[in-house]
Amino acid sequence: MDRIRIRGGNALNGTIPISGAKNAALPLMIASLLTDDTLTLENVPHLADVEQLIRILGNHGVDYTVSGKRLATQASSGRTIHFTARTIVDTTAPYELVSKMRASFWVIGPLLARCHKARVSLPGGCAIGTRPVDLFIEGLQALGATIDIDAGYIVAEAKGGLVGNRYTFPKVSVGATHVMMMAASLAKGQTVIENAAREPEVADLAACLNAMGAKISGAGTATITIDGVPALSGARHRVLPDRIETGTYAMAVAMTGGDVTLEGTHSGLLQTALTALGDAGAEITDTSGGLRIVRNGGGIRPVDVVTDPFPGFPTDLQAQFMALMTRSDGVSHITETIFENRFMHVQELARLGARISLSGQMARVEGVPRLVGAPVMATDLRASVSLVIAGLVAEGETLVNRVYHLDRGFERLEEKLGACGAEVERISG
Ligand SMILES: CC(=O)N[C@H]1[C@@H](OP(=O)(O)OP(=O)(O)OC[C@H]2O[C@@H](n3ccc(=O)[nH]c3=O)[C@H](O)[C@@H]2O)O[C@H](CO)[C@@H](O)[C@@H]1O
Ligand SMILES: C=C(OP(=O)(O)O)C(=O)O
Repeated sequence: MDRIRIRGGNALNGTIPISGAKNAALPLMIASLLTDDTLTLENVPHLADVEQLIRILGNHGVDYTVSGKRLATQASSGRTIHFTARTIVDTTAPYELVSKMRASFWVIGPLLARCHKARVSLPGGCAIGTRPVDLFIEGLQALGATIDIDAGYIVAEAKGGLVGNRYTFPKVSVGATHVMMMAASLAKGQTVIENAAREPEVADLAACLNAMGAKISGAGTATITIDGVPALSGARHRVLPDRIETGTYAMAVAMTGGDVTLEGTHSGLLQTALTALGDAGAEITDTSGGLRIVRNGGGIRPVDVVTDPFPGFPTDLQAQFMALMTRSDGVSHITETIFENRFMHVQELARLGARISLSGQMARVEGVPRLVGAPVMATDLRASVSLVIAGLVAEGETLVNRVYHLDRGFERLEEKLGACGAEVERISG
């Protein structure tokens, strides 16, 4: 099992190319199930989750070819992948595949819309909460699907096809919003989704679906209207930049000090998190080359944050921000409102000398003058990278175990940080 070794103490200076967003690439790839034509996606990141989804889609009959070559320093040259689902050969998504990745459950939307039936295993993924699928079930039922649960599978059917309807989510869900948009695109008549997720990845999926011939308006707001069409065609779409990768490296620079330009991204994707980072002492500016993060001298100020659906502070940056706050000049409070078990990094940060106490969904972080390197364990994707951020300033050596979590969502992390002066290396095996 690979590990990451970090020797802390170096400031970060230089340029980091930001990859295409994992959380946009996954639903976009799934949208290829909606058409028998070719969907070409540009700027697809090279990540374990993307490779896993390629296998899952292959099981349903999606062929793919890869073109385009990445240059080490160019974010703009991510992979271009052509996905073609000429025929759907299997409407079952088996446990062995779906249990490895939560987002793979989302195939239920396109399969139901195109084939009028789907049998999809209940999902797995990061153990950050119970993560039920009740909203998917309710939403698809509102479009006329009948849904049963059988031996760990959701069995969905829509004889005669899905029919548009008005549906209000009782709670904001990114995945359920993606699924409803894809399903309703091929439903008969109009669907209106209220209390929809407003994440940029939702708007990116809608833009791609519209390029495929869908009629979606309002994506990126809480009300999305979808006028169903009989069929979708192929399209070419570029995956938007990864705002979580952006925020992660921005926090790393705020932690170590230095001057780094995050190439190919911009502040509009994560305003709330950048405001918090600015309050903590980083200078953030949009430049023609990307987003520039500077912290030269001065301490890290304590800042309280509460995670919330977009445009709030993203839960996917909570662990990284906590790592930053471990070195602040005071006490900060970090409240997690999205996932009930997303504090697994607390115990690991403590190994490095962090002082954090938990009370329900709130962490109290008392900044300490120094962290000291130690062996730590990655428990989930974003928790893993919070340990890397802490390791960048810890004295001596930090060894992060179980980096397969990290490989789900961070492309060439050691290379990107290394190019800016960090001492980070992967130990294989
Ligand atoms: C691949 C991807 O894009 N993953 C992101 C997506 O996950 P994902 O789409 O799984 O997250 P959701 O937005 O659905 O989850 C938000 C909350 O709703 C709850 N819920 C969700 C569905 C449901 O049927 N019932 C229910 O109760 C969840 O348990 C959670 O408490 O959005 C999360 C919230 O921004 C991010 O942390 C993940 O990185
Ligand atoms: C939680 C995440 O992903 P997933 O929803 O795929 O588990 C994440 O990207 O931080």
